[in-house]
Amino acid sequence: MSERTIPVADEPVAGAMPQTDGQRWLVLNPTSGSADHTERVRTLGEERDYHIEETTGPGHAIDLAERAAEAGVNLLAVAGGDGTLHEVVGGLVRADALDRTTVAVVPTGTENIFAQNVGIETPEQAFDVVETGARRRVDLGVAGGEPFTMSCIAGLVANASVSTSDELKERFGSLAFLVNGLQEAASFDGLHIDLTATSNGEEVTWSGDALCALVGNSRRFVEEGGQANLEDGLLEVVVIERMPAGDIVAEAFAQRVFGRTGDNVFHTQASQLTISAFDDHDDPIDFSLDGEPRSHDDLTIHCRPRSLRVCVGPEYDVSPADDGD
Ligand SMILES: Nc1ncnc2c1ncn2[C@@H]1O[C@H](COP(=O)(O)OP(=O)(O)OP(=O)(O)O)[C@@H](O)[C@H]1O
Repeated sequence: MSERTIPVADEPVAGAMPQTDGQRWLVLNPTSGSADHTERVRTLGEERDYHIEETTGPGHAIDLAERAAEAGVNLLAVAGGDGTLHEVVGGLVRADALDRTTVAVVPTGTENIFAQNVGIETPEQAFDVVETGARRRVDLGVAGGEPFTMSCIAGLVANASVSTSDELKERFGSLAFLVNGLQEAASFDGLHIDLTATSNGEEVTWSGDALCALVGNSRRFVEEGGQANLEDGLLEVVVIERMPAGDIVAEAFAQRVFGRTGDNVFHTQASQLTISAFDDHDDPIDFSLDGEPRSHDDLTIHCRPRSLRVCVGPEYDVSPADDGD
């Protein structure tokens, strides 16, 4: 395998780094998305001299990422969706190899939210960007010791699908998934939670009955939603108070039309937070970590600032919400 020094387009912007890749590995989930990408992605990898490992089942990408780290790999491509990326990052953390590994996200999943957030649209572009694109260090969330790239969600949407029809997204913006979950809301008992967050050095708290608590690393949930600032060391934290179904639509509509956070929506940015079940008799809280189900009584979540090295596409914008558009 050849040693290549990679041009870094945005040196010396904070977060970029020159690096020698050494051997490149590709972890490929053949079942992600519509599962018709394997040949195409294999060819892209083989043409560029990648060592290719296919996953054989859930959790396998964790082991493969650990093996890659043990083999001294500095450039690890991952073909799959957000779930496969989640596993690969977990493996790198387990191997204590985050600092010496750059991850190239090859979008072949259903939603590929993290890939979109770092400006990668297609598998071909993902491989091209490894050769010629920029590399950044972006924030990583950690929930109960487990890293996440995209989001950690408790409550209603942890049970319902986070994906939503285009029409609902068009009408209600980032709260569309709640409108989508209304049928479930009727039977949903609510989340009885205490949330304590450290925001700007101050402690802020929220206690009560919530529909959901949303913690985004790469995702925002209020106003137009979309991508969060991935290099500010902060997590987006939103709690949506339990409210009657009609009010959820009204709230979502207010956000869409007025671009504001309403009375039923708590929003802050935090470097760390704790979410606990209200009293000891409550059932554990169901969470969705990058789409993977987890259950915890208490969960401490923090941001590991700029600790994940990733190849980014030309459209990557550190903080699109601050651009004024
Ligand atoms: N060979 C395999 N067979 C079955 N499941 C697998 C295999 N390899 C990985 N998996 C599992 O597939 C799950 C889904 O993968 P992933 O999230 O990457 O794709 P997706 O759901 O299509 O995309 P997205 O999460 O972006 O919507 C992961 O939880 C992973 O554990």
